[in-house]
Amino acid sequence: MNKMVDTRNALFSPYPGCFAGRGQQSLVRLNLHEANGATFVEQCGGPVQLLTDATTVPAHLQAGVMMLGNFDGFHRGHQALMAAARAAALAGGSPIGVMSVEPHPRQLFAPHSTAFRLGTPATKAEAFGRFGVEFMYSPRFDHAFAGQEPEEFIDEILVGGFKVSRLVVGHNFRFGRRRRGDVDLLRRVGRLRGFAVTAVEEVQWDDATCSSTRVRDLLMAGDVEGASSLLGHAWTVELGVMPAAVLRSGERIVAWHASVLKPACGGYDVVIRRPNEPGSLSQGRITIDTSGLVSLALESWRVVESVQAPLFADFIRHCAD
Ligand SMILES: Cc1cc2nc3c(=O)[nH]c(=O)nc-3n(C[C@H](O)[C@H](O)[C@H](O)COP(=O)(O)O)c2cc1C
Ligand SMILES: Nc1ncnc2c1ncn2[C@@H]1O[C@H](COP(=O)(O)OP(=O)(O)O)[C@@H](O)[C@H]1O
Repeated sequence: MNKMVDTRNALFSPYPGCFAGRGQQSLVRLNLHEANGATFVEQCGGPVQLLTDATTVPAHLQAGVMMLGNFDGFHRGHQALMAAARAAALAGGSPIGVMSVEPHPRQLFAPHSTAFRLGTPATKAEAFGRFGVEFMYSPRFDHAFAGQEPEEFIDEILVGGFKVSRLVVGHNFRFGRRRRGDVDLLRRVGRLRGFAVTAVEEVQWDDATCSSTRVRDLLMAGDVEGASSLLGHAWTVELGVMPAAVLRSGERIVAWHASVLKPACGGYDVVIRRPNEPGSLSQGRITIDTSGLVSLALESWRVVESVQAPLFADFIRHCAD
């Protein structure tokens, strides 16, 4: 059964605990936000409804256009899917949704890999909302989910639960047991079950395929501006500030989500803001030392101290000094 959870005060995740997603549903209120140093293709803004249970999909979110994938980082390739979904949804007057499993599949299949994620559920939801997504289906990604036959996933979740009118995927999207599901299979089943499929051609940027892996490589090299360019927006990280953890320099230690990638060591100019709200609270500098400790220096702590929710940091540039 889907329940309502206010995500605005959640630390790192709309889910209570690390991921206790099954059976919860939340509403994330999102507003327009000016990205710093980079422009979004489209900024729509709007509430994003989070669903974790496909058996109780509200009627107004059924018969929608759904994008499938993980969408870590929401880079320009992902945004091309969004553009195709919006065009189809406008033509049919349907809601736009996205399936983005949690945790990221790599966390299930390679649990000991170093932190690699670009986003958390809250930063993903914010990005989706800016681009006009109305609902985010985030089922718990476990072995039972990953091992579903493609037809079973389509019949039970996409058709039975969401009654989708159209799916939007990348041309090489694969899913289901032994990764047998692909665009051809989606189209074949779609003809029988009454949904359409849009397969988006590969999107490139600077003569190479846009991918989350490429964004990660740029961040690990400290190239924040390159990452922003590939993303089409600033890289946003969800932070927890620990008020008691003050360093001698006046900086405060910040909690960094364990699964989120740390960029190259050094200092980064950031803009600190509330999740899902326009405008900055303060300019700041995040430093990542060689031991991985993350600290934050701010122009003004006063405005930040009153914020109960976690903070979002938009990464602007790697500082030379
Ligand atoms: C709907 C759905 C989406 C999936 N998405 C991904 C994904 O984004 N990345 C990934 O590595 N595996 C994903 N998987 C899991 C793989 O398709 C596959 O099921 C998994 O690698 C297990 O493969 P095996 O049967 O060969 O062990 C997804 C599975 C399903 C059912
Ligand atoms: N460069 C791209 N061009 C077109 N579609 C893409 C691109 N990158 C990813 N996609 C599509 O976006 C969806 C989410 O992809 P995902 O696997 O989360 O991306 P990534 O590999 O970048 O982490 C999938 O349907 C995928 O096929």
